[in-house]
Amino acid sequence: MGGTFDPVHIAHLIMANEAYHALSLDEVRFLPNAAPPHKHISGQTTAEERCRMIQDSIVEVPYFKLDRTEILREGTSYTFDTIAHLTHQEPDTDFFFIIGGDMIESLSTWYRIDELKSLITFAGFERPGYTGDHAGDVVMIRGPVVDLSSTMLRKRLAEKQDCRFLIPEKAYRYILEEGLYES
Ligand SMILES: Nc1ncnc2c1ncn2[C@@H]1O[C@H](COP(=O)(O)OP(=O)(O)OP(=O)(O)O)[C@@H](O)[C@H]1O
Ligand SMILES: O=C(O)c1ccc[n+]([C@@H]2O[C@H](COP(=O)([O-])O)[C@@H](O)[C@H]2O)c1
Repeated sequence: MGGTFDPVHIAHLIMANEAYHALSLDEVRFLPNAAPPHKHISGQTTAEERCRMIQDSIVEVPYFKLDRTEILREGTSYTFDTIAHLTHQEPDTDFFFIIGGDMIESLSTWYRIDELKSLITFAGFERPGYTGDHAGDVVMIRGPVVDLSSTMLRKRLAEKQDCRFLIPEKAYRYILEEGLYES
Protein backbone atom coordinates (compact mmCIF):
# COMPACT_ATOMS: atom_id res chain seq x y z
CA MET A 1 0.00 0.00 0.00
CA GLY A 2 1.67 3.15 -1.20
CA GLY A 3 1.08 6.60 0.13
CA THR A 4 2.53 9.80 1.41
CA PHE A 5 1.37 9.11 4.98
CA ASP A 6 1.82 12.74 5.99
CA PRO A 7 0.66 11.79 8.58
CA VAL A 8 -0.52 8.18 8.70
CA HIS A 9 -4.10 7.95 10.02
CA ILE A 10 -6.60 5.35 11.10
CA ALA A 11 -8.24 5.04 7.66
CA HIS A 12 -4.87 3.81 6.32
CA LEU A 13 -4.73 1.13 9.00
CA ILE A 14 -8.35 0.14 8.50
CA MET A 15 -7.97 -0.26 4.74
CA ALA A 16 -4.75 -2.23 5.15
CA ASN A 17 -6.37 -4.55 7.65
CA GLU A 18 -9.56 -5.01 5.62
CA ALA A 19 -7.46 -5.78 2.52
CA TYR A 20 -5.34 -8.23 4.50
CA HIS A 21 -8.45 -10.23 5.38
CA ALA A 22 -10.44 -9.79 2.17
CA LEU A 23 -7.55 -10.86 -0.06
CA SER A 24 -6.09 -13.46 2.34
CA LEU A 25 -2.70 -11.75 2.19
CA ASP A 26 0.44 -12.90 3.98
CA GLU A 27 1.37 -9.33 4.89
CA VAL A 28 0.71 -5.70 4.04
CA ARG A 29 3.69 -3.46 3.30
CA PHE A 30 3.41 0.27 3.87
CA LEU A 31 5.36 2.00 1.14
CA PRO A 32 5.89 5.67 1.95
CA ASN A 33 6.94 7.60 -1.12
CA ALA A 34 9.92 9.91 -1.48
CA ALA A 35 7.99 12.25 -3.77
CA PRO A 36 4.40 11.50 -4.84
CA PRO A 37 3.95 11.64 -8.64
CA HIS A 38 0.61 13.47 -8.72
CA LYS A 39 0.58 15.86 -5.81
CA HIS A 40 2.80 18.16 -3.81
CA ILE A 41 4.19 17.01 -0.51
CA SER A 42 3.51 19.29 2.47
CA GLY A 43 7.21 19.76 3.23
CA GLN A 44 6.41 19.88 6.94
CA THR A 45 7.99 16.52 7.69
CA THR A 46 11.02 14.56 6.54
CA ALA A 47 10.75 11.12 5.00
CA GLU A 48 12.28 9.72 8.19
CA GLU A 49 9.58 11.36 10.31
CA ARG A 50 6.86 9.91 8.08
CA CYS A 51 8.52 6.48 8.38
CA ARG A 52 8.76 6.82 12.14
CA MET A 53 5.03 7.60 12.42
CA ILE A 54 4.20 4.53 10.33
CA GLN A 55 6.55 2.30 12.30
CA ASP A 56 5.08 3.50 15.60
CA SER A 57 1.57 2.78 14.29
CA ILE A 58 2.16 -0.74 13.01
CA VAL A 59 4.65 -2.11 15.52
CA GLU A 60 2.11 -4.33 17.25
CA VAL A 61 0.67 -5.86 14.08
CA PRO A 62 2.87 -8.76 12.97
CA TYR A 63 1.62 -8.78 9.37
CA PHE A 64 2.14 -5.03 8.79
CA LYS A 65 5.60 -4.05 7.51
CA LEU A 66 7.29 -0.76 6.66
CA ASP A 67 9.00 -0.90 3.26
CA ARG A 68 11.55 1.85 2.55
CA THR A 69 12.06 0.99 -1.13
CA GLU A 70 10.79 4.34 -2.41
CA ILE A 71 12.47 6.42 0.29
CA LEU A 72 15.83 4.82 -0.49
CA ARG A 73 15.39 5.32 -4.24
CA GLU A 74 14.64 9.05 -3.85
CA GLY A 75 13.22 11.09 -6.73
CA THR A 76 9.63 10.77 -7.97
CA SER A 77 8.11 7.56 -6.62
CA TYR A 78 6.56 5.97 -9.68
CA THR A 79 4.76 2.81 -8.63
CA PHE A 80 5.90 1.01 -11.77
CA ASP A 81 9.56 1.43 -10.77
CA THR A 82 8.83 0.13 -7.28
CA ILE A 83 6.85 -2.87 -8.45
CA ALA A 84 9.36 -3.71 -11.19
CA HIS A 85 12.02 -3.79 -8.48
CA LEU A 86 9.94 -5.85 -6.04
CA THR A 87 8.74 -8.39 -8.59
CA HIS A 88 12.32 -8.80 -9.84
CA GLN A 89 13.50 -9.45 -6.27
CA GLU A 90 10.60 -11.78 -5.44
CA PRO A 91 9.46 -13.45 -8.66
CA ASP A 92 7.29 -15.99 -6.81
CA THR A 93 5.27 -13.42 -4.83
CA ASP A 94 1.82 -12.30 -5.97
CA PHE A 95 1.54 -8.58 -5.32
CA PHE A 96 -1.56 -6.44 -4.89
CA PHE A 97 -1.36 -2.67 -4.79
CA ILE A 98 -3.93 -1.21 -2.39
CA ILE A 99 -5.35 2.21 -3.22
CA GLY A 100 -8.21 4.39 -2.01
CA GLY A 101 -11.28 4.32 -4.24
CA ASP A 102 -10.66 7.96 -5.13
CA MET A 103 -7.55 6.96 -7.08
CA ILE A 104 -9.30 4.51 -9.41
CA GLU A 105 -10.53 7.14 -11.86
CA SER A 106 -7.03 8.52 -12.41
CA LEU A 107 -5.25 5.17 -12.75
CA SER A 108 -5.11 5.49 -16.53
CA THR A 109 -2.76 8.48 -16.12
CA TRP A 110 -0.20 6.55 -14.03
CA TYR A 111 3.29 6.02 -15.38
CA ARG A 112 3.46 2.82 -17.51
CA ILE A 113 0.09 1.76 -16.20
CA ASP A 114 -0.48 -1.11 -18.65
CA GLU A 115 2.82 -2.74 -17.75
CA LEU A 116 2.12 -2.10 -14.08
CA LYS A 117 -1.24 -3.85 -14.37
CA SER A 118 0.48 -6.85 -15.91
CA LEU A 119 2.68 -7.16 -12.81
CA ILE A 120 0.16 -6.63 -9.99
CA THR A 121 -3.55 -6.53 -9.21
CA PHE A 122 -4.95 -3.24 -7.95
CA ALA A 123 -7.22 -3.44 -4.90
CA GLY A 124 -9.40 -0.37 -4.33
CA PHE A 125 -10.86 0.42 -0.95
CA GLU A 126 -14.09 2.39 -0.64
CA ARG A 127 -13.65 6.02 0.30
CA PRO A 128 -16.46 8.44 1.15
CA GLY A 129 -17.84 9.76 -2.12
CA TYR A 130 -16.12 7.09 -4.23
CA THR A 131 -18.11 3.90 -4.57
CA GLY A 132 -15.90 2.15 -7.09
CA ASP A 133 -18.87 1.44 -9.34
CA HIS A 134 -16.60 1.79 -12.39
CA ALA A 135 -13.67 -0.09 -10.96
CA GLY A 136 -13.00 -2.15 -14.12
CA ASP A 137 -10.19 -4.58 -13.37
CA VAL A 138 -9.61 -3.15 -9.88
CA VAL A 139 -10.72 -5.55 -7.16
CA MET A 140 -13.02 -3.57 -4.84
CA ILE A 141 -12.81 -4.08 -1.12
CA ARG A 142 -15.84 -3.00 0.87
CA GLY A 143 -15.39 -2.03 4.47
CA PRO A 144 -16.08 0.67 7.01
CA VAL A 145 -15.39 4.01 5.37
CA VAL A 146 -13.88 6.84 7.37
CA ASP A 147 -14.13 10.41 6.11
CA LEU A 148 -10.58 11.37 6.98
CA SER A 149 -7.50 12.52 5.11
CA SER A 150 -3.96 13.59 5.95
CA THR A 151 -4.83 17.04 4.57
CA MET A 152 -7.61 17.39 7.14
CA LEU A 153 -5.28 16.24 9.91
CA ARG A 154 -2.47 18.64 8.94
CA LYS A 155 -5.01 21.46 9.13
CA ARG A 156 -6.33 20.32 12.50
CA LEU A 157 -2.82 19.93 13.91
CA ALA A 158 -1.85 23.40 12.71
CA GLU A 159 -4.92 24.75 14.51
CA LYS A 160 -4.00 22.73 17.61
CA GLN A 161 -7.28 20.81 17.48
CA ASP A 162 -7.51 17.42 19.16
CA CYS A 163 -6.68 14.53 16.80
CA ARG A 164 -6.90 11.73 19.34
CA PHE A 165 -8.35 8.51 17.86
CA LEU A 166 -7.83 9.85 14.31
CA ILE A 167 -4.09 9.22 14.35
CA PRO A 168 -2.77 6.01 15.92
CA GLU A 169 -1.87 6.75 19.55
CA LYS A 170 1.93 6.36 19.44
CA ALA A 171 2.27 8.36 16.24
CA TYR A 172 0.08 11.11 17.68
CA ARG A 173 2.26 11.29 20.77
CA TYR A 174 5.34 11.58 18.55
CA ILE A 175 3.72 14.40 16.54
CA LEU A 176 2.93 16.35 19.71
CA GLU A 177 6.35 15.76 21.26
CA GLU A 178 8.16 16.89 18.11
CA GLY A 179 5.75 19.70 17.34
CA LEU A 180 5.17 18.41 13.81
CA TYR A 181 2.64 20.26 11.62
CA GLU A 182 2.47 23.16 14.06
CA SER A 183 2.67 25.71 11.27
N1 LIG B 1 -10.20 7.86 4.34
C1 LIG B 1 -9.71 7.06 3.40
N2 LIG B 1 -10.48 6.05 2.88
C2 LIG B 1 -9.97 5.25 1.90
N3 LIG B 1 -8.74 5.36 1.36
C3 LIG B 1 -7.95 6.33 1.85
C4 LIG B 1 -8.39 7.22 2.89
N4 LIG B 1 -7.35 8.07 3.17
C5 LIG B 1 -6.35 7.73 2.35
N5 LIG B 1 -6.70 6.70 1.54
C6 LIG B 1 -5.86 6.06 0.52
O1 LIG B 1 -4.65 5.66 1.16
C7 LIG B 1 -3.55 5.78 0.23
C8 LIG B 1 -2.47 6.63 0.82
O2 LIG B 1 -3.04 7.89 1.07
P1 LIG B 1 -2.23 9.20 1.43
O3 LIG B 1 -1.06 8.85 2.26
O4 LIG B 1 -1.99 10.01 0.23
O5 LIG B 1 -3.32 9.85 2.41
P2 LIG B 1 -4.41 10.97 2.13
O6 LIG B 1 -5.22 11.04 3.38
O7 LIG B 1 -5.14 10.70 0.86
O8 LIG B 1 -3.44 12.22 2.00
P3 LIG B 1 -3.63 13.74 1.51
O9 LIG B 1 -4.85 14.28 2.19
O10 LIG B 1 -2.35 14.38 1.97
O11 LIG B 1 -3.76 13.69 0.01
C9 LIG B 1 -4.14 6.37 -1.07
O12 LIG B 1 -4.37 5.28 -1.95
C10 LIG B 1 -5.44 6.99 -0.60
O13 LIG B 1 -6.42 7.01 -1.64
O1 LIG C 1 3.10 5.81 -10.55
C1 LIG C 1 2.29 6.74 -10.74
O2 LIG C 1 2.15 7.30 -11.83
C2 LIG C 1 1.43 7.16 -9.56
C3 LIG C 1 0.53 8.23 -9.67
C4 LIG C 1 -0.23 8.61 -8.56
C5 LIG C 1 -0.09 7.92 -7.36
N1 LIG C 1 0.79 6.87 -7.29
C6 LIG C 1 0.98 6.15 -6.03
O3 LIG C 1 -0.25 5.91 -5.38
C7 LIG C 1 -0.06 5.92 -3.97
C8 LIG C 1 -1.04 6.89 -3.32
O4 LIG C 1 -0.76 8.17 -3.83
P1 LIG C 1 -0.91 9.50 -2.94
O5 LIG C 1 -0.70 10.61 -3.94
O6 LIG C 1 -2.28 9.44 -2.38
O7 LIG C 1 0.15 9.42 -1.89
C9 LIG C 1 1.41 6.31 -3.74
O8 LIG C 1 2.15 5.14 -3.53
C10 LIG C 1 1.80 6.96 -5.05
O9 LIG C 1 3.20 6.84 -5.32
C11 LIG C 1 1.52 6.48 -8.34
